[in-house]
Amino acid sequence: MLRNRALQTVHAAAKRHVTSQVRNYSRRALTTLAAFPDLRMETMVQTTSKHGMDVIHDPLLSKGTAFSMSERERLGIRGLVPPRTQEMDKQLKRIIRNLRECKTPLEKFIFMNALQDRNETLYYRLLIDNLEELSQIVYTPTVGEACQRFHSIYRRSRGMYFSSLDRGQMSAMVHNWPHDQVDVIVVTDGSRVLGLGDLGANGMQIPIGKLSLYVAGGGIRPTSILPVVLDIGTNNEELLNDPLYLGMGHRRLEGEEYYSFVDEWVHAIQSRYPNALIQFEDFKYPHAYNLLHKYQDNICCFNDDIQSTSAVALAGVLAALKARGQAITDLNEERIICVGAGSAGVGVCEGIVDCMVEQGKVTSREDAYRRIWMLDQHGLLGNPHIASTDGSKPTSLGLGDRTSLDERQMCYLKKDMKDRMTLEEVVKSVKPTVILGLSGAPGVFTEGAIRAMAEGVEKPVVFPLSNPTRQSECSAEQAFKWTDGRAIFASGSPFKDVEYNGKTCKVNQINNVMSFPGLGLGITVSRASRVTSKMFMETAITIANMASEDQLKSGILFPGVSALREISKEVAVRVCEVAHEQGLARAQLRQGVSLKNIIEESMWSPHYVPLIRISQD
Ligand SMILES: O=C([O-])CC(=O)C(=O)O
Ligand SMILES: [Mg+2]
Repeated sequence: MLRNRALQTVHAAAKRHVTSQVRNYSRRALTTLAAFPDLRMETMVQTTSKHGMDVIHDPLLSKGTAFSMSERERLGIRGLVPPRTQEMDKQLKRIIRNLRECKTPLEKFIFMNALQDRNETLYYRLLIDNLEELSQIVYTPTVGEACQRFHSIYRRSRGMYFSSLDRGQMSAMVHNWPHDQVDVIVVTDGSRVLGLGDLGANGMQIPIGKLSLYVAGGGIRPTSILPVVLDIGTNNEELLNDPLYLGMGHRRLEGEEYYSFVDEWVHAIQSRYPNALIQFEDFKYPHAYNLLHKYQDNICCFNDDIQSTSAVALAGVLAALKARGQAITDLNEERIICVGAGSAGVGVCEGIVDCMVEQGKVTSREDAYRRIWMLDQHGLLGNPHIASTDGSKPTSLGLGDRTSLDERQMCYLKKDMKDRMTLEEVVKSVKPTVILGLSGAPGVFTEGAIRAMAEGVEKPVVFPLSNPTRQSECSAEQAFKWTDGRAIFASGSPFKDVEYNGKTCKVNQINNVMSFPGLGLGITVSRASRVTSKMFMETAITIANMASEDQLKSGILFPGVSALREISKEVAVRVCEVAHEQGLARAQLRQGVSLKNIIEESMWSPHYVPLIRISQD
């Protein structure tokens, strides 16, 4: 009886707070709850209308073997789980032991996936406590293999799919998603998954992986994320011919059909979640750019491959200047080669140009473009009217034909150099100080090119940034060997540090994961209405300033993925500040509370909180 009364009071208190799953007790509820010995000291409680097996099988509610006795009673699950209550630390021991028994990264991926489907609290605790190791499983590089094999390893649905069958239905479909509060949506059309090309609907693992890191690294709530695939078809013959493929079995829609499909989705999702941040992910060039330009001034969205990759690559270059003992404001003195003229390549170079312009040491944007030499799969974007001196044919980097350049790529065209020069020729002629790889073409940084570069600069900055690991333009070992251990090295996917001539050469990871969780947190907390290029530039500078002098001296450009929550906090604070400075923030600042405190308080972290059952009405 007393219990029932207490439950009713909690129910009433809980109903007053409609937005969050985890609710603070009201004073009245707290007083009444003194009747529950196990809840007396608690400040948080999670409510649910579910009971019995429905609680055990809901990964957002389930605690597996950790339900307390009184919870078992309250929720009608007594007898439905083994009798001994096992705290989270014991569960973690069991889980880690089982994880270690998985033989391959893909097996680990499937194991982690299954854990996420059973118990998200435990999944995120495990992920956060082992970020360095497990981000390589649920995210890059293993997530790439998981995408390639998605249709064979498929177990249980997560996220939402919008396909060509759904045209005209999307604004109704968005209401099928079970959560009213969504803060971050990651959407892909699977057309350029990492450096692996068109993987169609199999690309779903990418939004899922990115969002896992939003939660683990940025403290976004697991209930407030939404992974989405826009299944517009695929041009991947292997998938089209595979009877087990789960996506639409037609070729990609293009042109007007494509853009109106995406537009219907954007309007539908906005009609239900007008304040959510939308992250466009792994859209191929030029759709990636076209969509960004279409929507960035109208809704709260950004493109991760263009803008976050750019912010982190810029952070890496700026930190490399510091590591060389130069000022970060001397970016204009660098000679930069970028191999890759797709969304990531052009995005990274745009970020560098923006920064040079902002630093004020170039005379114009064109002046900044002159310091960057861009190559696509055929070689240098040069002048086709300059005849080849040796009469030789241009060497292809092996990625098919170059289609005509668009205006963004044209900015980098070098009128005084012959078109399609090979990387090695360009290196010899330009004497670069920085080389960036965003080509998705493994091995494109050849020994000849890197050795030639190392002749002209004491500390060459070598950043092969394509993902996953096997798409990398060169390996860490090659980079250090070919530069006599002098390179400042960063890759998109993780490599191990390299021992060279008795010295440990440090490997950094430049991956957009350093940026997007913090950016998303900052946007969510400030409730910014737009994502701006200033936010990305400030993100880059914040990350570039995170390593200590000692770390920089030893070749470490910024703290690694294990420090992601710390990095995200710093980035989020700066993004919030910029949102307020630019008049885009819709959340009020709280007097007397620092932004850092607000950010810290708002970060979700995985702990079991007491579960209370409320009736549905
Ligand atoms: O997912 C990653 O590791 C980085 C990224 O966005 C990409 O390579 O497309
Ligand atoms: Mg991507």
